[in-house]
Amino acid sequence: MFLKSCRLKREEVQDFSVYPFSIPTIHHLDTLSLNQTVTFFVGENGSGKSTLLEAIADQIGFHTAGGSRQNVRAYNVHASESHLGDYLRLSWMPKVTDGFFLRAETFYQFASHIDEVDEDGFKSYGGKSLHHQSHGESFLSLFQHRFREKAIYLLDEPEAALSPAKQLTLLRILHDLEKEQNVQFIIATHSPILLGYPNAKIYEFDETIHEVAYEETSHVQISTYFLRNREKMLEELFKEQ
Ligand SMILES: Nc1ncnc2c1ncn2[C@@H]1O[C@H](COP(=O)(O)OP(=O)(O)OP(=O)(O)O)[C@@H](O)[C@H]1O
Repeated sequence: MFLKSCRLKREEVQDFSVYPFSIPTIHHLDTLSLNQTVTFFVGENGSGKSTLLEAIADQIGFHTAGGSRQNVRAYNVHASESHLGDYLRLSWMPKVTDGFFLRAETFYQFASHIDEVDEDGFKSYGGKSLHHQSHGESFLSLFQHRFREKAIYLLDEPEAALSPAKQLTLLRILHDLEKEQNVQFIIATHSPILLGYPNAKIYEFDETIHEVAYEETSHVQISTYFLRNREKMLEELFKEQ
């Protein structure tokens, strides 16, 4: 792995009551250790996972709407401003600049940009325009053909387009890339399947950001309970007040 930690330069923050410092997890953030090849960010909607991932992407130099360093300023989707990025310090050993920031919500615009600039028959994307592949196929093409070693990948909800079977395929891709010990992933996810990747560090975002075991995540607990007790859970959920 390459990125060892990220630290919020708290001493430079003027006002913790304004966004993004007002988000509880960011408010309490100090130094986050990233000492595993695969790190997951998990937590409720709105808990700050994308905000932090985007800020890290910004500091690495990736387009904050998604892409790599080559795509910075190269395509014209509105890149969200990462106010937080300016307040993060990343510690590297060694520093890498290759990689990719996958953002499900702006992937369509990224695909259009690749259509415009492609010169090698979409070699890095399975030989076909990303627009001529289904949403899930285009994600997998990117993972299978563009992801390489000596790089850092930030993935924001990669499961958004993937069937459970294809999420398993992604686990296999992570495993194959990890074998060389020369790659790093930070992944924000809601998927109990992806979270199951072995030896990953899982950070849960609630009031603070803290490490949890796989079985302790509410994502795994709720999914497991639902699958085992579907009728009982639905009955409880739909009960008249
Ligand atoms: N530009 C903005 N101005 C003010 N608040 C914002 C802005 N963008 C996001 N927020 C708020 O910041 C909080 C964190 O959002 P973020 O997208 O990081 O959450 P998340 O954990 O990634 O959620 P999800 O799991 O739904 O993707 C949310 O409460 C959101 O409403």
